[in-house]
Amino acid sequence: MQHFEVNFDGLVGPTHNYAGLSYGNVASLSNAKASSSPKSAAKQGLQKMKALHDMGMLQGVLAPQERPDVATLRRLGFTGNDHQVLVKAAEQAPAIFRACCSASSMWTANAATVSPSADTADGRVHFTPANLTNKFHRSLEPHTTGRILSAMFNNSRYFQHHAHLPDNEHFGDEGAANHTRFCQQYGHAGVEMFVYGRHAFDSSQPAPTKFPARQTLEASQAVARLHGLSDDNTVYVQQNPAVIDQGVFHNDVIAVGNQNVLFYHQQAFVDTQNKLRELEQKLGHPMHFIEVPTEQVSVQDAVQTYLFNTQLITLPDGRMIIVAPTECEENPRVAAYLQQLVSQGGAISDVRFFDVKQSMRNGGGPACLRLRVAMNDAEVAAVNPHVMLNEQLFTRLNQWVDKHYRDELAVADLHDPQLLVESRQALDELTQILHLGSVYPFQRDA
Ligand SMILES: NCCC[C@H](NC(=O)CCC(=O)O)C(=O)O
Repeated sequence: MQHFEVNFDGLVGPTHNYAGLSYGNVASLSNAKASSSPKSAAKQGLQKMKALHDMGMLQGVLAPQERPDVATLRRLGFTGNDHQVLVKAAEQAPAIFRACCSASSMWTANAATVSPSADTADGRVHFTPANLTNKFHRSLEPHTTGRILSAMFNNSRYFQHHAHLPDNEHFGDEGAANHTRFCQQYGHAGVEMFVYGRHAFDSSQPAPTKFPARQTLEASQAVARLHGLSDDNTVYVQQNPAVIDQGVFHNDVIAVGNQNVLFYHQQAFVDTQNKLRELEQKLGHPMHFIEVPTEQVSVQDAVQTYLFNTQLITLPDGRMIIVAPTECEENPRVAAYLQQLVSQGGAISDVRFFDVKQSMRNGGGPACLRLRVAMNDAEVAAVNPHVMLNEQLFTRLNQWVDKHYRDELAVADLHDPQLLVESRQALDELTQILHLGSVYPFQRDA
C-alpha cells in the first residue's frame, strides 16, 4: 500500500478583496481597502497548485464560498430582493457588509482539522471544519466548508465528517493552521501537535494582552476527542503569547512541520524543550528540530516574509523541499538564512519561491492556501476525482477564471449587483466542474 500527503489548495473566490477585517493580522490591517485583483489572485494560486502537481505531488482543489453572503445579511435583518439587501447593508452597516463579502475561505489551512486514518481509533480519516469564531467574517465559513468537504470526501467507509465545534469563543478553533502531524512515513501512526493560544476555562494561565488568541486549548482537545486520538499520539503546546502580540495570529506563521521535521522560530512556543521532548518520545523516532534563532531572523521578519508559512513537502524521490513566498527571497536576512539552510546538507534540501502576493497582502502565504490530507492509495481512490488537479483541470480552471473574474476590484465595487450575478454564475459553473452538487446557499434556497 502506498501513502501520500495530498494538498488541497483553496481556489481564490471572484470577490477577493482587502477589507482590513483581521485585527491581529498585520498584513490584513495594513492593506485595508487597497484594490485587489481577483483574477491574478486566482491564477497565482493555480500556478502554485500546478507547480506542485508537476513536481509529482498529488494536488487537489477546494472550492471558495459564496460572497457577498446574502443569506447572512438576511439573518441580520436586511430585506428586499438580493440587490436591495446588498445596497441597504452597504449603506446602513458598511463594516458588516464588508465582512459578509470576504473571500477568506481561500485560506484552506483554516478550513478544518484533519486526522489521517493511521492515527484515529476507527481507522478512518476524520475532518472537523473550523468554527473560526474569533472573526465575524470567518465565522460565516464552517457550514459551507462542511458541505464542500463532504462532497469531496464522499465515502463513509473511509471518511468521517464531524460538525464544527460550538460557535463560541470558548471553543475558538482555527483548524489545520494550529495543527501539525508528525510521522516517520505518512502511512505510519503519527503524533498530532495542537498549538493553542489560550486556555478558555482558566484565566490564570498566560495569554496575549494586545491581539486575540484565536485558538483555545479546550477546542483542540475537543477536536482530538472527536477524531479518536489518544494521549499517546497528541501533544498540546501553547503558542508564546508575546509572538501573538507581534502579529503571529496562527501557529503556521511561526512554525511548520512535515514527517519528522519541525521548522520553527526560537520564540514560537511556551515550554519549548519539554514539549519537543514529549513529541519525540511519543513519536518513538528521532525528530529533526530546526530552530531559527532570533538573532538570525527576528519575529518581525518572520511575520513580514512568512518564512514559516511555507510548505515543507516530501517529493516522490524522498527529498524534502520548502515552498516559500517570494517575500522570503526579497528580505536579505531571510534569504541568507534559507540559503544556509538548504546548503548544509540537512533534512531540507531545496527551496522554491512562488509569487502569491495577492494572498500575502491579506496575511496568507503558501501554507495558508493549503489543507493537507495524508491518505493511503485506497483513500485517494475514494476522493471525488473531479477535485484532483491534472493538466485538463488546470486548463479548465484557468479558462473559468478568465471568463468570470475581474482584473481589479475595489471595496466600493462590492455592492455592485452585477458582481453578485457574476460570482454566482462562476460558482454555479464551478460546482459542475468539480462535481460538488449544490453546496452554496444560493443553490439550495432557490
Ligand atoms: N491563514 C491565513 C488567514 C488570513 C486571514 N485574513 C483575512 O481574513 C483578511 C481579510 C481581510 O482583511 O479582508 C485571517 O486573518 O484569518
